[in-house]
Amino acid sequence: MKIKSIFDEKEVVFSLEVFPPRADVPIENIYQTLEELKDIDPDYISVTYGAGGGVHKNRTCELSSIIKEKYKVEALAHLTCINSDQRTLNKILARLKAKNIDNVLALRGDKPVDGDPLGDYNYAYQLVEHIKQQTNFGIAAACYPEGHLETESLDQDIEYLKQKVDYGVDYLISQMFFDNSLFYKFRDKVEEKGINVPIEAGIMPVINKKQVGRIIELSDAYFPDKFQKILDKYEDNPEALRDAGIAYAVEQIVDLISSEVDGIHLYTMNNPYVARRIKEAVGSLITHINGKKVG
Ligand SMILES: NC(=O)C1=CN([C@@H]2O[C@H](COP(=O)(O)OP(=O)(O)OC[C@H]3O[C@@H](n4cnc5c(N)ncnc54)[C@H](O)[C@@H]3O)[C@@H](O)[C@H]2O)C=CC1
Ligand SMILES: Nc1nc(=O)c2c([nH]1)NC[C@@H]1CN(c3ccc(C(=O)N[C@@H](CCC(=O)O)C(=O)O)cc3)CN21
Repeated sequence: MKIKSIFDEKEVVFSLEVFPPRADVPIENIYQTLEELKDIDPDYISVTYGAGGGVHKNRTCELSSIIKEKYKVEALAHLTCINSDQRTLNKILARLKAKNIDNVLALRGDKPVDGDPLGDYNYAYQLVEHIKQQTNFGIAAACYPEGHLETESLDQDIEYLKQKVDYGVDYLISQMFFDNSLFYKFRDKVEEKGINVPIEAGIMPVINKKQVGRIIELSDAYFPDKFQKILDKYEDNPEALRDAGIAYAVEQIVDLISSEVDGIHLYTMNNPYVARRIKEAVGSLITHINGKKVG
């Protein structure tokens, strides 16, 4: 099923993101996590591909297929292009198709940590164009409420976003952010530019200290004072930091759902406990909003 059709049906979509286990551990290691994530009843689960510029790419297809076939949850396979040539990408797309995957998140990808980009594809829009021309996958893409790290300005970034969407993107997933007002400003600007596809808000529950540096590295997201205070106050108490991180994410999501967000995409970091607590806290709001849609 194309994920686009879920957006057509529902006022607010709720999705989860996982990363594949490292290549040197059995794939079955993630089954317990998936079991628990399925119980949360997400609309779909996405699977990262070499997240953060890493090299563990080969299991995205396998894991997406398991999510769909074994757990009966719709799957979205991430695919990055900066580190691949066209032949490799075509092989991956063929494998995804053979595994009955219907949806791809078309990304440029982080610059590789070691080695140079291959150079066939430098931007996500080129991958979107290729997938659109050669296949029948539903296509999602990424967007950046605070502007992408490498962009000179948010306006310029949104120009590029418009170009990318026009090549055939069905819907967008946002980079993580910790200040909803930045997301709302971005949403207004994007609409002004004539970008009409749904935008899911990417929410990262920050539940351990190690994550913080990584998030800054990957996104350079703005940390509001009240968020910074939580990090400073509880950094040495894992349980307190976890609970505060969950509460912060819940507060963001409550506000987003009350502000007509098209969807919530939760970066679970493969932690089903945290995902479940968040879903328990906001599930009735989602049900309420979705119950309202007529026809
Ligand atoms: N591996 C994964 O699973 C995930 C990775 N990401 C990360 O998101 C980041 C970028 O990916 P995308 O958003 O797909 O890239 P993109 O190609 O849309 O944008 C990347 C950069 O290039 C600029 N740009 C875009 N089109 C341009 C053009 N025509 N001319 C000049 N500059 C242009 C953008 O403003 C931006 O700074 C990467 O860091 C990626 O890895 C995000 C989510 C998941
Ligand atoms: N620039 C960028 N690259 C991405 O891959 C990416 C984004 N942004 N934003 C949205 C999600 C969030 N992603 C993330 C975020 C954090 C980690 C991270 O902290 N990874 C740890 C290892 C986690 C573990 O194995 O437990 C790390 O140290 O890299 C990974 C992917 C993937 N996506």
